[in-house]
Amino acid sequence: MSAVARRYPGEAPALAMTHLSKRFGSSLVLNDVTLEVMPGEVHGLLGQNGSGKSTLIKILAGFHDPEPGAELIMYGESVPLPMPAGAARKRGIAFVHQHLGLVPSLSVLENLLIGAIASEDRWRVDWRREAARARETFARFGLTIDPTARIADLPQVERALVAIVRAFEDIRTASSHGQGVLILDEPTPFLPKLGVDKLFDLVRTIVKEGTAVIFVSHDIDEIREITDRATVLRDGNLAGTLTSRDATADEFVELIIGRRVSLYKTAVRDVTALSVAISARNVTGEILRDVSFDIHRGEILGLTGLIGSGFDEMPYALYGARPASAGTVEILGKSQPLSKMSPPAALEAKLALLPSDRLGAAGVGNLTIAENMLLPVLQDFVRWFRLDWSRMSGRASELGKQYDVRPNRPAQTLSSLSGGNAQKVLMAKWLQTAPLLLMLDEPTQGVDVGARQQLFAALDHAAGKGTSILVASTDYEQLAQICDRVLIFARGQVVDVLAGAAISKDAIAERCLLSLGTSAFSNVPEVVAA
Ligand SMILES: Nc1ncnc2c1ncn2[C@@H]1O[C@H](COP(=O)(O)OP(=O)(O)OP(=O)(O)O)[C@@H](O)[C@H]1O
Repeated sequence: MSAVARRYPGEAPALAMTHLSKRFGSSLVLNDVTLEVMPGEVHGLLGQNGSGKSTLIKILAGFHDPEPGAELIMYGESVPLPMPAGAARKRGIAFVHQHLGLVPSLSVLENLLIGAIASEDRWRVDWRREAARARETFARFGLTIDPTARIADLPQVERALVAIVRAFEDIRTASSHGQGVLILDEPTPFLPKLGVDKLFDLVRTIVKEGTAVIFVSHDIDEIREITDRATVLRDGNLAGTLTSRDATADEFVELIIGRRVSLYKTAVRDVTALSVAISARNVTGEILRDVSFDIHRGEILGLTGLIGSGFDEMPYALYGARPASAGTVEILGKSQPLSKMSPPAALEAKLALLPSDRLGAAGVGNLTIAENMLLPVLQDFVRWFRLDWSRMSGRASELGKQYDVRPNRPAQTLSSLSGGNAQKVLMAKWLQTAPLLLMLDEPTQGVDVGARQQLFAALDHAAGKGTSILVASTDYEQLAQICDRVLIFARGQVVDVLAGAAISKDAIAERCLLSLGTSAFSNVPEVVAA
């Protein structure tokens, strides 16, 4: 018997789904899956990209109909499937997706009330009373968020907290006993460690009231920290359910992938002996202030810091995608003012950028996988003034196999792929061009543990062939796995550098936290080569 079941002897599950199957055309993406979550439990949901997690959640939301035979029981009561529109909310099932679903231009309070106003025909709102009530609600969770603040002005952590509190309040509206299920679908990407801690504190408070939480994530450390048990899906099948505190990270990885994998680790090397490929000098932008550093040929350089420290502005400034008010970039010895840099000029100089916004800035959702993948090399596929689709499809299929894109169907649109698989396509798109500098913003967010190792190996391979790689990320573990050096940013400046064997997840986390009290060093010797 699991720890949770023992904690609640004789209690009915908050949610029990059985015989859950789902077919899209000829592919069976969920096959007779069972999921059981107890009241007061935080239950993880894991699986490789495309394993069926989102499909399961969309069935709970009433967005997809399951195959006949599926059963759902909540707190001992049978719930008819498919779930009609709006039924999930009434049953006390609430969702927080990665994009949080908040309206940035509205206040916290307006965002809290938006659902109620839309669904309850509320014409008159006593804003002052509602603001006082919102303050009380936040205080109950130990939060001091101003209800009149605009969402756009809040730090990312507080936005996530607002979205979670709002979802939980929806559950309390549906059931005064807090009986319900809160589904958090990858809510932590881009949050610094401190933010994740705050979010986890909130989750622990919520489950104390008896609500169950389903927590979807690719981060095994987070799953082990916050969940009681975790269910793993593999290729649409139930791979197993683990008691989180008893399972090791390796056991999780093995259940997710179906075999043992070793985590990729770039060999420790002294990159300062390599020639300098690119130099950023005195870069100043919205947050960045007078930042200078060099990237060596074939170096993998990490940029990190707490949210708002400016590290993630750098790739866009160097690429000319966001204006820099001052600074230059020196490419193979040729200097260019950043004020004149533009994406076409960057491409011409063999600089490539993979933004974090996959279906917005990075890829075109309604174009095919093949078109997205081959965009930078389309001229190679022109024959008699026309694109040779069959060769394009063949090449895209080869790349798809190499990067393990699932499903590997070049004619399918990019938007039909799961988030992680879309990222594999976009990574393949740039790596095949062997750029001088490849800049990546949060490259593995949403990418599963197996595919991550493949992408890391691909980056390492590209670096070995001379491509310099800049990775802006708050995923310290990933930086520790692949980087030769890591620059730590605070208040728009580089305040610390880690290199070689000194780089570890804990060392980066510690330096980022320490950076809060450090003043910037303007001339760190490891940053700017002598
Ligand atoms: N509307 C759809 N039409 C056709 N196939 C779909 C549709 N939605 C999902 N799929 C397919 O179903 C499978 C499961 O996808 P799902 O999005 O549930 O995976 P996931 O585990 O959430 O992945 P990720 O971790 O990348 O978000 C994938 O092969 C996906 O391509």
